[in-house]
Amino acid sequence: MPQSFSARAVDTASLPVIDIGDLSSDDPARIAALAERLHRACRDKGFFYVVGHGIDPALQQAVFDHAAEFFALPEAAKAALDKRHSPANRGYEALRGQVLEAGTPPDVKEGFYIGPELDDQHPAVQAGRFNHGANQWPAECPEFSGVMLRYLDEVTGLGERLMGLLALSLGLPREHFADYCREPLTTLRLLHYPPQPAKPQPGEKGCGAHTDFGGLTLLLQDANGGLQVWDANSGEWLVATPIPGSYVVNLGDMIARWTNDRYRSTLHRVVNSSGHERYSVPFFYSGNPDHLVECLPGCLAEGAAPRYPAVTVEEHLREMYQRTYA
Ligand SMILES: O=C(O)CCC(=O)C(=O)O
Ligand SMILES: [Fe+2]
Repeated sequence: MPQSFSARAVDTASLPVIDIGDLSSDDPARIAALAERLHRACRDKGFFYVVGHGIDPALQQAVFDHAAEFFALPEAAKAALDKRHSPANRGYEALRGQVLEAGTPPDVKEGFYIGPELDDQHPAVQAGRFNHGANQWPAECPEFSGVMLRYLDEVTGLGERLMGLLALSLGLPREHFADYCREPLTTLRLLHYPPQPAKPQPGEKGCGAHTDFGGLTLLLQDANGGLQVWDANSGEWLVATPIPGSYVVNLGDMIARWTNDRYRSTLHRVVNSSGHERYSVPFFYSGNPDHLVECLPGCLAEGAAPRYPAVTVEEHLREMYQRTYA
């Protein structure tokens, strides 16, 4: 993959904009048309915008505002919430704390991880299950936890609706992923990208090229842009131009495993060449930790063997976290 930072600006038609308003329609033909649109987007780049999702723009804005307020706290206040203090991987991730692209310098971003709030008595916490536990909240920002948990709830619902549509797009019943969607592992990640360094180290950028680990990713990005998507057909990086209020949705590695790469998990990266502070909020819908991810019915050609062994959601996530936070 070329290490230059250039990317081709494209009109948004190359990453389709899918209005999912029809998901609540009781007309089967409209739902089928939507499933067909999703199928085409997933077979193509596995990256698309979703609008008509019903999430309140004021809540999206509140998430950005509170994220900016948090990242503006003194370094010591943020360091006190370092995610290394949390057995559930919650809290602050320092600038240059992750290497998403092996062999390049650490990512020029800082982050904050949030998940469903579970107290110490919860059986999954007692059992030490991956990513289950309490959040670490900044005492300096009193409204922060309420806003983030409300938003987490909303995007979790959207993730589940999209999994239903994904099942339809694969010719499966809408409920096919019901077990996967039961008590799902979910992660909300607030990200702050300083402007791209004037003299970057070779390969240094906001976020190294990677595929996402989980099921679906629903990304809210601000107006600065910087997200780039790898287009294997043209061998170029495409710019995912911000569309206010929309989600950039992409398929994670689990969907590639389920579909035997019929639907791909696509490389993406961030180069914040806007000259401004950039904020983004990816939400990762990773699913039930015990769910076994294996090749789906209908995704294997006659006589072919699955490319990936079956793996549980928890096993897969543990391995991917280890790889990028080593
Ligand atoms: O900030 C972005 O636009 C993308 C972030 C991302 O790809 C990730 O956190 O996995
Ligand atoms: Fe990503």
